Amino acid sequence: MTMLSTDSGTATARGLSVEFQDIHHSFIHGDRPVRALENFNLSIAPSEFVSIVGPSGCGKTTALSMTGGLVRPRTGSVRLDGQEVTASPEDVTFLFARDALLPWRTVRANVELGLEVRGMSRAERRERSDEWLHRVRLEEFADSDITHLSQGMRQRVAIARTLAQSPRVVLMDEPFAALDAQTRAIQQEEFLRLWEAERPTVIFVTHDLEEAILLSDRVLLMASRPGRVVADIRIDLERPRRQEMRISSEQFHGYYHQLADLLKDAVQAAEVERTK
Ligand SMILES: Nc1ncnc2c1ncn2[C@@H]1O[C@H](COP(=O)(O)OP(=O)(O)OP(=O)(O)O)[C@@H](O)[C@H]1O
Repeated sequence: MTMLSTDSGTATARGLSVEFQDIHHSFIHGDRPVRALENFNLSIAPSEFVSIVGPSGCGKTTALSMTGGLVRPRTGSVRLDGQEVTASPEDVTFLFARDALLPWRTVRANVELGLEVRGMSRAERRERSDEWLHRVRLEEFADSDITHLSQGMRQRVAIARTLAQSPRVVLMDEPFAALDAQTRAIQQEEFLRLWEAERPTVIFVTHDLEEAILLSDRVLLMASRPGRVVADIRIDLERPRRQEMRISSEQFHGYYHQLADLLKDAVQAAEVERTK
């Protein structure tokens, strides 16, 4: 496939476009259907960083899982660069809150896992893992046991494992939720720096509005039952983004208040719906 150039022209952007078209999806819960997504339409441009926020149960993870081919929509389609997703696409990787590292493997062997699954040669794997361990500042720990690392270091291993596969779409489900506030802030900035170097398309699910604003080009707000997009807000803060923007940027505060009001409405509506 052709490589795409970035807006800034500073890096090779490798992201694919993601298109959700007329998706309706329900799960059977007990003996009745739960409408997880209804009339769900969304276009994400190549190399865009898009966050999805919304009340619990509104369908964020379902949308993410469909992009990774883990859930097949009952009607409608998800397309990556125009190609319908029917199985787990090679170009797509996941990153979750729980890092899902294998405790019996060393740090390096965890970073190489996805490359091994793809059949990359030992020498190439080694080269790639050296590079990524360096990029996440863990080269000294290459031969360490996973169990000896802090939670923040473990998540850096997971990030290296994810990005070492040169994904063109990265699907992230609350990836920093298990970290303490300080480590989380550091990792947000570090992840942005790594993302800016290669610019895969990112779909990022979070409950944290500030995190969504700080990282994203767009923040989508979903409402529940049925799960649908109710707001799509473009975040025009300059890049590179810095943590100080949370405090110093009036524009940041504006986005925050706008989204917080909308989210409050969506959460209240979800609660009313749940008590029906
Ligand atoms: N495998 C499943 N079987 C039955 N119902 C499911 C299944 N997966 C999701 N659901 C239901 O579909 C709806 C959407 O779930 P989903 O996990 O996508 O929401 P979410 O927005 O990611 O929630 P949270 O923020 O709590 O993680 C919820 O009502 C959930 O209970």
